[in-house]
Amino acid sequence: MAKRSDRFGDDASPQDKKKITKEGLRKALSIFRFTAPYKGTFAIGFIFLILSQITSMSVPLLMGQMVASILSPNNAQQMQAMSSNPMMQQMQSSSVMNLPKLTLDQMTLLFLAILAAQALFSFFRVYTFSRVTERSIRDIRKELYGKMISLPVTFFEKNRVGELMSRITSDVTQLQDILSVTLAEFFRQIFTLIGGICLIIYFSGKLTLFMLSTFPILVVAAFFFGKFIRKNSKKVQDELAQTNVIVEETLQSVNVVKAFTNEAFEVNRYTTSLEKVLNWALRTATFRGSFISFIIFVLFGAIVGVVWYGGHLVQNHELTFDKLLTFIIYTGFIGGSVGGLGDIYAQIQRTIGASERILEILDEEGEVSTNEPVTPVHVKGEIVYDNVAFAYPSRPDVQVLKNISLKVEAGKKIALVGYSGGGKSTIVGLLLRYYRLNSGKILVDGQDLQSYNLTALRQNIAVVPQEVMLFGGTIRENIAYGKPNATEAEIIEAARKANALDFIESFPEKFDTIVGERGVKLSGGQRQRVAIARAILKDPAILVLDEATSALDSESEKLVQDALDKLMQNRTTIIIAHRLATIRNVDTIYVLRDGEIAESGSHEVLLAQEEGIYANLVKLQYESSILSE
Ligand SMILES: Nc1ncnc2c1ncn2[C@@H]1O[C@H](COP(=O)(O)OP(=O)(O)OP(=O)(O)O)[C@@H](O)[C@H]1O
Repeated sequence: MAKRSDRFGDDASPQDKKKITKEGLRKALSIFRFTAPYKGTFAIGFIFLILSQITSMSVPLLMGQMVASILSPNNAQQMQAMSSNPMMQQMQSSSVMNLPKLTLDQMTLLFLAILAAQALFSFFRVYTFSRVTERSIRDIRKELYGKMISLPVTFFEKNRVGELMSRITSDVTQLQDILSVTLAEFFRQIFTLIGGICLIIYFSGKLTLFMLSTFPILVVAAFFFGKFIRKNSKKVQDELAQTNVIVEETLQSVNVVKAFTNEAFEVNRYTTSLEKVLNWALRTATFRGSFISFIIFVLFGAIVGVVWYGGHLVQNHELTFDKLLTFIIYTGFIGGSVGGLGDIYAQIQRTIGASERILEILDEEGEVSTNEPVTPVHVKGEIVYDNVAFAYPSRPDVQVLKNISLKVEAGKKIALVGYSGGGKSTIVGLLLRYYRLNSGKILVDGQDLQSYNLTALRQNIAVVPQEVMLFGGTIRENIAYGKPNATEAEIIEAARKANALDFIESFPEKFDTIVGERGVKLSGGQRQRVAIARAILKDPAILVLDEATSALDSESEKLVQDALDKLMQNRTTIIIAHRLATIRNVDTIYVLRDGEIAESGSHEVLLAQEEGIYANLVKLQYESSILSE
């Protein structure tokens, strides 16, 4: 059984304490390499971003200009009415940025035209950025899944499936946010900030200096709150991943939960886990809330200050009223962008966590490549284990196999028997190169197993497992899993040889019958025959039969055994045997005890050793079968 640990989540937590270093940021941002193929579209999006930004930045100017045109000399009546007002007199000689004077109606039309352009640019900005994002996200998911599926078995023993699921779902979604919204927002805000500051300096250097004096407070606040927000949000994500693990594991094994009537227990376990998420999320919310309210306070405070100071400048005729108005609107823009940048900073911090975790997987070394073609190798099937010793990487101190030496000639059959935990499955796992040997060698056709291309090697081995896993799809698809390009005739022939044709044809939809979670549930014997059909299609030189521990009814048993006999013909076969009656005819039986071969020989030879383990096991099984009859 796979021994799993919580290491994946735990691995991430020490990084919580890590500040955003230049190196960390650079590494995390390398996730943006996924946008590289779309840089052309990105550039177009960027142009639209700049255009839409220029148009929105012109709004305060236009506002000021409109106010100026309301009060301008072009409007004779108003001019008369206002000529007594010194402020207005001052305004008559100047307008915002000394733009050509337009009437109020002209100004309104210009304003509307600019707004229409702004709407158009914004649409294309959002659309082009989304094109880049959605494609990049698809590529990230594709590469992530491709990597996950090609990682060695040992990786899956360390990392829970639920957590890996949340890498490919919620962590990728987090990236989606940053690519689609945050990145564009970041540039927008920077643009607003720089453009806005340049413009207000132009209007009034004194007032700008006054306004900018509030900045250090904002920067310190952003730094302080950002640190806490990052730490807490990563914790929320980690806890959420744990919560998902519970849902996934219990729903997958819902029968076990029900058999133990542990529904309430699981609800409790889930609730406890949810509470943790809630607590961390609320802590994060406190920081985020405080940060935002603080920013708003400082922002409006700054505006009030600007109005106060600017008002004095107007009173002292150092500034015109319309310039003050434009200045104030720009100040609002700048303040908004500073606040926005704070939020973006927190977003980036969260994204760093997510991309670090994604990169962690992408940086793992896969054992096979999913996109390189493999040159097939056809082995004859001679297998030699030469002094093989092995301990699982997760438990290096427990020697599971010690000096295993055995030989199976091509086309011959051997059986591995022995007490549970003796190491039978491990021997087979090593043949499939799920793990690396500690010492000794395994040879196939006289050649070291390591020297084979892994995919080519596994193409020569078929496994009929104890628990047959069917994928949610049709029976046809499930059989064709052994040879994805199989023809219809080949599939039918494989089903026939596997004694599966009759039961398949008894379903109204025949080969199109959906099996698995959302379809027909096949019996144990039927599932095994589907697995045998898969193996027949694969047509390997080497066959591994992991015999089902649970006995089938005698009719089903006969059909399965008959199908297996056909499957085994002319193939090197290793049978992990639990029911000894089925292995009488194999060439050699190896009896394993504590990771060593304790006995070996044919059924007759081993049976003749009265005190032998095999003879004892046969006796025990015989007695229990008599008892159960
Ligand atoms: N992935 C693993 N990581 C660590 N230890 C493992 C792993 N798989 C199996 N083991 C340990 O290795 C030993 C041999 O297990 P193995 O599954 O090979 O025995 P087996 O003879 O096939 O047992 P059974 O008949 O019950 O299937 C056991 O002690 C088991 O706990």
